[in-house]
Amino acid sequence: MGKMAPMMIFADCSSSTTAHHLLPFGRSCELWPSNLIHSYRSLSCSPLPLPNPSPLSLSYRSSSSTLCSAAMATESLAKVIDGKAVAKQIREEIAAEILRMKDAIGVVPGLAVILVGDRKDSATYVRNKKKACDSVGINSYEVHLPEESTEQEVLDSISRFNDDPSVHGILVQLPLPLHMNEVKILNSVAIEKDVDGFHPLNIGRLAMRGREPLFVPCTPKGCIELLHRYGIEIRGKKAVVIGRSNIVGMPAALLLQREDATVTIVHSRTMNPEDITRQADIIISATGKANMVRGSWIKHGAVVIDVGINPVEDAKLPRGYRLVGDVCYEEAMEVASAVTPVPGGVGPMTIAMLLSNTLTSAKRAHGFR
Ligand SMILES: NC(=O)C1=CN([C@@H]2O[C@H](COP(=O)(O)OP(=O)(O)OC[C@H]3O[C@@H](n4cnc5c(N)ncnc54)[C@H](OP(=O)(O)O)[C@@H]3O)[C@@H](O)[C@H]2O)C=CC1
Ligand SMILES: Nc1nc(=O)c2c([nH]1)NC[C@@H]1CN(c3ccc(C(=O)N[C@@H](CCC(=O)O)C(=O)O)cc3)C=[N+]21
Repeated sequence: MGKMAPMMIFADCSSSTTAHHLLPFGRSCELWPSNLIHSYRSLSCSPLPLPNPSPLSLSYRSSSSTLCSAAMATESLAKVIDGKAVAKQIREEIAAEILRMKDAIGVVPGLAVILVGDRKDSATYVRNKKKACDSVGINSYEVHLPEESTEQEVLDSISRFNDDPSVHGILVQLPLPLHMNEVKILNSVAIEKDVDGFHPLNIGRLAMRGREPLFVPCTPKGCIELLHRYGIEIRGKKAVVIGRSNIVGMPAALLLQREDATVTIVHSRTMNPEDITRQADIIISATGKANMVRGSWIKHGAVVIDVGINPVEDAKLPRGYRLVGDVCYEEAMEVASAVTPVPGGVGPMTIAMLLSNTLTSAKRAHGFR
């Protein structure tokens, strides 16, 4: 996160006449501070997801917005891919495995999280990770360092966790303060504890045929897991990944390729992104641009995985904003065959995959199968 091309896009997909500058995330600010919340008219095109009564069933969902004219014309056709429900099921599977390991060898997995600074969004993510660890029986350890800490202090914390046998996974919450060298810090995490999958050795192995990374980055892994659990075939399909960041877009493209999709990557310098995206059977979008992907970008029947988490202004809510994805949800529901909502799609899967990687790491460390 953090980079952004200077551009105008529409925070509201129901109208192209209300353009707003979308601002990048700040580095040391309140989340979501008012200057970072994209203006969003009350004519919202993205209703909150409805609860899905049957965890892994493919639910049909009709548009609840009466204001999005495109959505009013026809009943929504797409299935909602319920990441929240799938993540819950995965947590239950992980909890059972952790009990089995504890009973057999007396080992409980441990996850260490290092948080530097006072970004509210980071603090929320870290809190959610701790809650998720508690829910499955993973021991969690947290180090919270002040914004003005030195790089060496972060490296020292990592080093302590590298040497601690009760810690099987280490996560350095990103973004780090600007004065720190992210590359150096991420490289210092022991590869066998790199549950984020961000170490260059893990990424390198992910990119190479015939090599296996010890860990796959959680968000892309969660996207693929959703496709698998919904029985969506990847092999031979045309996939377009929008975004090429180290933590989402690039590893998502590598994973899709490993799954035998034919992959195209769209980024901020791509010409005609709309035409390229419209070729895709599977779209994974991770740009951080609210509602950028319109219905017209999506081929009829395509599957849409929306990774974006973008705060937009919503005066009706007490906190003054809500979260939307990169994809205009209601328009996507009209043309796609399946769509992930935001929130409740990829986000909960990211955390479930972190727990899964931590369990894998503990099993590997103790030779437990
Ligand atoms: N659900 C989850 O679990 C997670 C969600 N996220 C969310 O996913 C989004 C992306 O995060 P992250 O990958 O870290 O973001 P980055 O800012 O690191 O990367 C964004 C990518 O999108 C590309 N991009 C930006 N604008 C456009 C555009 N107009 N057209 C095409 N491509 C564009 C950029 O291209 P270029 O390379 O040319 O600059 C870049 O590759 C954010 O909303 C973030 O909050 C992130 C992590 C986990
Ligand atoms: N080292 C590191 N690893 C990460 O994996 C990492 C990171 N740093 N920095 C920030 C991004 C972002 N990220 C999210 C995780 C969960 C949700 C999530 O659970 N979202 C909920 C909504 C949460 C809410 O309502 O605020 C949802 O989409 O339903 C979102 C985003 C992990 N990241």
